[in-house]
Amino acid sequence: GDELCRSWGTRIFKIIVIGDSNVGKTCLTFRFCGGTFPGKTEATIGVDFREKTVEIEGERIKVQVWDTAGQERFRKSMVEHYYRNVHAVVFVYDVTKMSSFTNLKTWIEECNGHAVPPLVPRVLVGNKCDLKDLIQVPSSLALKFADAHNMLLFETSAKDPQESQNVDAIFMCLVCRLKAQRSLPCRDTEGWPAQPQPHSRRLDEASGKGSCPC
Ligand SMILES: Nc1nc2c(ncn2[C@@H]2O[C@H](COP(=O)(O)OP(=O)(O)OP(=O)(O)O)[C@@H](O)[C@H]2O)c(=O)[nH]1
Ligand SMILES: [Mg+2]
Repeated sequence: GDELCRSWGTRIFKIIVIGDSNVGKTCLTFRFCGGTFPGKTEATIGVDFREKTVEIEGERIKVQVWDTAGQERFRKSMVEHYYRNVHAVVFVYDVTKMSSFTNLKTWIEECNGHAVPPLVPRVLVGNKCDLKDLIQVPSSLALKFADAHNMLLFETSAKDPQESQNVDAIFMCLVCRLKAQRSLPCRDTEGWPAQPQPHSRRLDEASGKGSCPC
């Protein structure tokens, strides 16, 4: 809350995870925040919050991950909350399901419809790469789409433990970009001035890929 924010000065980055139902959003956020693959998941209703505190260049940052519902009936009352004050957006599709890839267009439209500022970074994630024999979405197609929408592409698996570093990289890449991009004030502290950030870089430097370790 507000008090903790002030006393620790920990910045909070709000990252939302968006995409069709069943693509693995809950599993990916579990993998990043808890380090494991959940044995069993239910369809997400509304939103589940997970968080992880990371340290980058000596600064502690709280990454607040919003695991959203893919099913329309479980998300409609929540959509406004998803996009409010969002710092970064992760779009997920399932590499074994072409419709989850073609539907990305709709998810991007929804995001654009909520006036998410252009400076808010977006990444594309193809999940379930462990199911090698079932792949329907070729990397070349996904890459083309990502390029056209100015997003980085990650192809990974929430299930395969050997891919866990790649899952971490999705979020860490965003955190690095956000950290470099601007001095974000505490999300829920209105009027609290941004603290001077000794490591923060200028905007023009941050926009280059060079500021991102991945
Ligand atoms: N093989 C494989 N299965 C996965 C992977 N990630 C998720 N799954 C499975 O896919 C199913 C759906 O995963 P969820 O994470 O619940 O999907 P979701 O996107 O959160 O779905 P909604 O909450 O309905 O929007 C579950 O049966 C998972 O076990 C993966 O990387 N590989
Ligand atoms: Mg879910």
